[in-house]
Amino acid sequence: MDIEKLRTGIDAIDAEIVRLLNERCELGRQIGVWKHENNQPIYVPERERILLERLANLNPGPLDRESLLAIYREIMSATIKLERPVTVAYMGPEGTFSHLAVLEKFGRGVVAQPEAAIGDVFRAVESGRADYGMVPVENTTEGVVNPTLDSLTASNVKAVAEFNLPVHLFLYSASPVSEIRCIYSHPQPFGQCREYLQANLRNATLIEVTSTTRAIELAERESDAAAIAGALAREYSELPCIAENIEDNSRNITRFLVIGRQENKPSGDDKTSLCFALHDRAGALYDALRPFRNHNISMTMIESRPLKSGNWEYCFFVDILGHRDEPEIAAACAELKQDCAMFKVFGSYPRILQ
Ligand SMILES: O=C(O)C(=O)C[C@]1(C(=O)O)C=C[C@@H](O)C=C1
Repeated sequence: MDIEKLRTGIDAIDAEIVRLLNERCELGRQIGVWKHENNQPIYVPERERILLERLANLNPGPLDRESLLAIYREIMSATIKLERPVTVAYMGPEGTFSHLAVLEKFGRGVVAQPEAAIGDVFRAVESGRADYGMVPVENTTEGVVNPTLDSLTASNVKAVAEFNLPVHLFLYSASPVSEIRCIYSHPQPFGQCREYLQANLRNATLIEVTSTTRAIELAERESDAAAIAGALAREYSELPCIAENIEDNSRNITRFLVIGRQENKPSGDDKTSLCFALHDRAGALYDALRPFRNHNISMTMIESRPLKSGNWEYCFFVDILGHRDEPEIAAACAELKQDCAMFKVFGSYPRILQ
């Protein structure tokens, strides 16, 4: 085999790829001008979903599907950047899992804007200080993220996309595991590696702080301290990583919602997130869910939260398959709404490409 000849082949293809990427970018730039004139959003989740699905289906290999999708994530990110700088707020500081979710969902072409708390991410989007926000909704180990559910009910922003982030946890410390006396982290990661801590660091004191990035800062100051944080912490700290993937469940996933001010058009494979509160009576929830059954609609999530206003009154959060503009979904929602003390659709958005 002649390696020089193979590399000459790669050089020629790369030149062609760069030429085509620039041609694609020029079309994107023109789309940006059109969007500006017609007051349309830059980020179009339903178009991205249709485009990615088409590419995944026509991919003959040997390029694997995941790599193809990652490459296109960055291509579309660069296109968005050419159309107009887009800002995505997240609960900071830099290096948190929410930051990682922004980078993985939107690529490196957007401006990731750290905010102090989940409520601030909602306010940044509402006020226009950010175009979009990335907020965690639920984790496979720890369940729902209550501040997000509460903010969704109170705010008028829309759910415009969803994203699943596999959460891997790492132990960072200047000391070996046997010498660690105290560990800093956010409550969620602590909950996601209980078994590891019980087995390996039973005597260490666990100290909850506001973010995994803050945990790293504190652990840097004490020689017998450690922090539990995500992979991105490596980019922001000199502390060595002394144990990898310490999460109890290797399929530990956090589901995020992208919030924004736009309403998506159907992509053909969508989800709708909504919430409702019921007047208290026997069988109320059973009756409320009947329209979904009658219209043959699948429910992928149901959660309840106490309403702040009443005693033991609950607000239910539901995700269903389908777009709110589809006749069956619209009909089911209209029927459900009749029985509710409160009813709100957060938005319809494309399902994650499996
Ligand atoms: O089709 C558009 O609306 C574009 O802006 C182009 C493009 C792309 O690169 O393909 C970029 C951003 C959108 O989120 C969707 C698609």
